[in-house]
Order: sequence, then structure tokens, then C-alpha cells
Amino acid sequence: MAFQGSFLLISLFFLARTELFVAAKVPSQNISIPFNRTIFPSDFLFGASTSTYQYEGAWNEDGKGPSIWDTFTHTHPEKILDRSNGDIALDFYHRYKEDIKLAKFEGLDAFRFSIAWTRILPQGKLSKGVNQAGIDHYNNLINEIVALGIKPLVTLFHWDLPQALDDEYLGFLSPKIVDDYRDFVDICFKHFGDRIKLWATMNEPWIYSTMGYDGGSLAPGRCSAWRNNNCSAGNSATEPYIVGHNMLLAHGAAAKLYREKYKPTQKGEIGIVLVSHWFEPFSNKSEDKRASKRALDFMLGWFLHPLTYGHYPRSMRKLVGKRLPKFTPKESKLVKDSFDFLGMNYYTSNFAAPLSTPPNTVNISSLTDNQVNQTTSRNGRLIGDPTGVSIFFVAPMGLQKLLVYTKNYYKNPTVYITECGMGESDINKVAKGVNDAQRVDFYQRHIKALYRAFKDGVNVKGFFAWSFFDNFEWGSGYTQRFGINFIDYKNNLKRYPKRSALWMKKFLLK
Ligand SMILES: N=C(CCCS[C@@H]1CC(=O)N(Cc2ccccc2)C1=O)N[C@@H]1O[C@H](CO[C@@H]2OC[C@@H](O)[C@H](O)[C@H]2O)[C@@H](O)[C@H](O)[C@H]1O
Repeated sequence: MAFQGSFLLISLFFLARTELFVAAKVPSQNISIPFNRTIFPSDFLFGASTSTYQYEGAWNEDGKGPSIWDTFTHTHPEKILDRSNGDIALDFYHRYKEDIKLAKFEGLDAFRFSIAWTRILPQGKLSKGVNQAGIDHYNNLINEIVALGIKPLVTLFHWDLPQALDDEYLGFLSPKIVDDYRDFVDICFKHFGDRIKLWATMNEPWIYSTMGYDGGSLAPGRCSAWRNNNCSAGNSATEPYIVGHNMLLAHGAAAKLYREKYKPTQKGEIGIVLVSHWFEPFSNKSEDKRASKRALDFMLGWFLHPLTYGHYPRSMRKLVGKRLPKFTPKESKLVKDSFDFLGMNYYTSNFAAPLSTPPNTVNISSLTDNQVNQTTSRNGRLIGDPTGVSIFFVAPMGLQKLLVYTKNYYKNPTVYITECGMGESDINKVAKGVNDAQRVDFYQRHIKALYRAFKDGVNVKGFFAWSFFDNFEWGSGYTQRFGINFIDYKNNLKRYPKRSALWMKKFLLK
């Protein structure tokens, strides 16, 4: 196994040193308690997350059809920082047995991965044929995971839409997507639902809608002409809201299907993965507090408000107006309360203040409709330690505040932190890459923040690191590393546990 040999020596070295880290105490009401997994309930899930396009490779093997990410990276290499793609990625498609054994060695309770729609339905539609080799592959992967006593959490859609559906009717821009998505998830529930008990319908509809149809930086790369971002077509003012609406309807249809046809016998849970920053008011001024609320409405509430209350946040209806689709009574009923758990992805926090100039009424964008000036420093002080990713700062307090906000405003849902992590840039030497002291500090501080949220009454049930491995980081290609395990891209994609993985292993000892 690729993580033998030198890895064991590296591990022993760092494992010894992590003693210093894990022994850290958790100050709580002036009583220090040991900082390890035992401060959480025994059934709390600690895991790591991955996704198909970023990990699998084998982009056109065993009958898989092209996704919009295969097309996007092949036709727009200029939109990827290192002009790379996921054709091979980490070759997880072929190496998953070794990789799941590494997850077991590192003590993970759970493993989050996504299913490639185009491995199951290469042309996106049931009528165009089911690919048995795709079903076989995911059966083998799931069997490997459960055989090692690890709990799988499956994301059904992590942005890799079948190209054929984009060609036929522009994918999530059309309500036609709901029926094809339902057919896809029906096959997954049927074939994998005996072993999968945590289903997430989709990952981060906010990113997919805004980055894919407003900024144009992610597939399918649509945006308004004024963005000059080499988009073939699009409308940054309207399309993100149409896509977001259809994603909610598709999610609702999947949840309805699961609850009516599969849940009674399979006894699993279905949810959705959302992402949000925490938005700290720039000052105690009421205008800054209102700006913070608007920012949360537009990033989290855009989806969580309909999922909880059946309609969009008031601030969105007021500021977006006719550009925001309306839920019919039937749609509202489909979407409201359509989740058993909320997957929450958290990376960083921003300060929020009102715009200092009138909103741009010419170049209208879903990313500026909130009329919030988002910044990462206040009076010369950064919101948190900088990381290798210019837009992400280490802000663990924001995780606690976001969770308490969600508890208070959205009926205290069951929550799994499905992604939380930090990235470094431009590291290529193994010795430097595995010595990720800042990531150990990052996870210590964020898990302590999670614990404080738990003590505040937040119904949080799990925490998944982003990511299990360094991987294809979308527009940043392979230049950014988020893994707790290092990938040597220059030496056959060899895997090496980082210091953070060994810290996690120690933290997770029962
Ligand atoms: N990071 C997010 C969203 C964070 C808040 S949104 C904010 C706005 C924005 O354009 N970006 C950059 C970005 C772009 C694309 C994907 C994710 C993030 C943000 O991070 N999502 C998760 O981030 C993970 C890390 O994303 C990286 O974040 C930093 C970016 O520079 C990098 O391109 C991206 O892959 C992804 O690998 C997961 O697939 C995805 O579920």
C-alpha cells in the first residue's frame, strides 16, 4: 500500500509530537477538560469529505458520459489557474480500496463522497440508458467503506451535471431537470439505499448558482457580457435565481421520493448541503447589523428559508423583486420541511456593512443584490489569520455564531458540518506539505468552536474535514491543497498523511 514504508516513519515522528496538541485543554466554565472526541456524544460522527470530479479521474472510463466539468475544463482551460482538469485527478476511481483503508487507519467514523450522475446515466436521462458498470463501481466503493466499519454520507449532486442535459435544455435553468434528477436519485436509492443511511441531495446550490451562472468562474460558465469573463451566454441578474429555484424543486422531489418510496424500509435520512460564511457586523450600528442579516439571507437564507418556511427571505423578495421566482403553493409544500438534516459547509467569516455608494443598477448581479459591503478587515485588523487562500481567513468564532444563528432562526435543525477546512497554495515538496501545523491549529480551534455551539444547544451531529486529500480545487486546479492527506502530483499521486491527519487520529482515539 502506498502509505507504507516512509509514511510510517513520518507518522511516528508526528504522532509523538501531536501529544503536545491533543493534550490541550478545553476551558469551559473555568473547568479544563481533556480535548478529544470524548467531549462529544459517543455517536458523533467525525469524517472527511470528497467529491467525484475532484477525486475520481477515469473521466471517460467504464461507460461514463461527459459532465459539464469535463467539457468546461477541456474547452476553457484558461478558467483553471494551472490549466488542469479532473481527467485523472487523484485516480480515486481505481485506488479507492487503498484510500478507504487509509481513512480507517486515521480513525475516521465517516466518509463523505458523491456519485457521478454520468456514471449511472451517461446521457443524463433514464430513457437514454443505465450504465451497469457505474452501479457496480459505487456498490464496490460502498461495500469497501461499510466493510471497514465506516459510515458513508453520499452527496447525490456535487456540480457535475450530465453534459447531455445542458445540451438538451440548459440543465438546472429548466424545470425539466426535476424529472431527470428524480430518475437519477431513484436508481441510487434503489441500488445503494440498503447501506447508505445519510443522503445529501446536492452540494452548495449557492456556489453552483452564483459561480456557474453569475460569476461564470465555474461550469457551465454562464454570465452577463459585462463581466468580460469569456462566457458564451448568460444573465448574471436572472439566471442564478432560476437555477437556485430549480435546484430547490429538484431537492424537494428527491426528498419526497425517498420519504415515500424508500425511507419506510431503508430507515435513512435525507438532507442537503449548504454553505455560508458568518457575517460579523462591521460595528454595533443597526445599519451594520441589518447588513449582516441581509448577507446571511442571500447566502444561507436563499435556500434554508424556503426549506424551513416555504418561501424566500423577505430581504430577497424586496431587493431582487420580479427577478426572484415565486413558489406556487404546490412548490412551497414540496420544498418546506423537505430535509431530515442540514449539511453545513463553513470556511470563513466576513465583516458586513451597508454599501457606501448607491447600488449598481446597470450591471446587476446576484452577488451584489444583497447591497452589502463584505470585507475581511476592520480598522486595520484582519478577521482572522490569513491562509494560503486569499479569500479565506481562520475564523472559528464564525462557525459557532453561524450554528447558533441557524438554531435560532431556522428551528434548530439537525446539522452535520459537512465541510470545514483551510488551504495552502503552491506547495509541492512532500516534507513541507505534510508538516501542516496551521491546519492542526485550524482544526483544534474549529472543533472547540463546534463544541461551544453544541453546549449552546445546537443540534450538531457530525464534523467532516474538507478534504480527505489534496484534490482538484475547481478554478484553482491543483495549486491549492485542502487535504489532511498530501498528494504527490509529481510521483504517481502517492498519498502521505499530513500532521493534521495524525492529529485527527490521536483526537479520535476512543
Ligand atoms: N468553498 C466552498 C464555498 C465557500 C464559500 S463561497 C466563496 C466564493 C467563491 O467564489 N469562492 C471560491 C470557490 C470557488 C469554487 C468552489 C468553491 C469556492 C468561495 O470560496 N465550497 C466548497 O469548497 C471547497 C474548497 O473550495 C476552494 O475554495 C477556495 C477556492 O479558491 C478554490 O478554487 C475552491 O476549490 C471545494 O473544494 C468544495 O467542492 C466545495 O464544496
